[in-house]
Amino acid sequence: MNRSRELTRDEPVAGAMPQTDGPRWVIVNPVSGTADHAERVRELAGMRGYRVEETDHAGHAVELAKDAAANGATLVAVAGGDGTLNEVVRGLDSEGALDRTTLVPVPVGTENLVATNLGIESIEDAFDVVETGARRRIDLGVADGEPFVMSCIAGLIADASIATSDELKERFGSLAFVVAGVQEMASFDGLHVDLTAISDGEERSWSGEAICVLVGNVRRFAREGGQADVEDGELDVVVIEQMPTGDMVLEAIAQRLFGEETDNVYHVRASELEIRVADGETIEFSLDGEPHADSDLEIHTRPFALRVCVGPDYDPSPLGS
Ligand SMILES: Nc1ncnc2c1ncn2[C@@H]1O[C@H](COP(=O)(O)OP(=O)(O)OP(=O)(O)O)[C@@H](O)[C@H]1O
Repeated sequence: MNRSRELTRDEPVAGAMPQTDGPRWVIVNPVSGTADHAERVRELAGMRGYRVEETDHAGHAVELAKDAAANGATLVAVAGGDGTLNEVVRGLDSEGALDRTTLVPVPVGTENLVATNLGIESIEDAFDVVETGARRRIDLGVADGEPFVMSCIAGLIADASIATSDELKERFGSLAFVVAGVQEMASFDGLHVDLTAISDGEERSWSGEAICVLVGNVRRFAREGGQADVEDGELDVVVIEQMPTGDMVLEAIAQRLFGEETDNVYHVRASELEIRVADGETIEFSLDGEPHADSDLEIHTRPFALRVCVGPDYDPSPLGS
């Protein structure tokens, strides 16, 4: 693990932000969410002088983002969900363009966790905050060299889009998919995990059988969930230990995630994280909801690597830090 990496606060995180007066693009995924937003996005974008590009296949937003970078776009709106935003970030990053591009997520996907956590609630909101809202620089997560904005989830519930019932959503909010994933665990053997986390130069280790490891950048998994501090150079890491299966498990996990009890749930903050599994095992993980697999996983933050527009409810220090 590279322990020499340091936070680079190379400019103020708020205040005057450079060049969004260059070309503005909006990249639209027409099939995100309920797939009924493209016309409205085109309408608002047309009124405000954006160049509109639509994806026509999975992965296309990566290519469109590269085109935006090549054409000198200084502002890119992303009309999609978290998966489309991830593709755009990958495309801009591969062109070395993150530092000269400001992003605004236009929430037309299913979950829109990044947009929601940045205080952007609707299509109209997104276009408005470009004109009137604040700009911030937020952290980017990197797992196995690939960027993630929202989260990296390893283990049983790597498929973060797992179907969740309305009842679960009502009871457990944004963590409903965790609980739904746990319902599948009767057929899951768990992973033997050796985890090393570094925070403020201090190293912490955890070893054992785990159901999953949840790593949040803009979202928090422990306690009541919600928006994480996304300007602190750190990730919010929760390991859910393997537990006996049975009806009690759902309740137990919910209580341990939301409540004060910490048995079977290990929580740590980290700027660097290494997850190793037993020889021959593979870790399945998702980055912003998109599936990946590898024999081990190295994760770190790139502090303040993303420039974003934020809504009035965005809180730079949600934990009072
Ligand atoms: N034209 C297209 N046809 C089919 N799939 C597409 C197209 N354009 C993009 N995609 C794929 O759609 C997938 C889902 O997109 P996205 O994440 O934006 O929406 P979502 O899943 O509804 O929202 P969220 O991630 O917020 O839950 C992405 O993996 C993307 O590659």
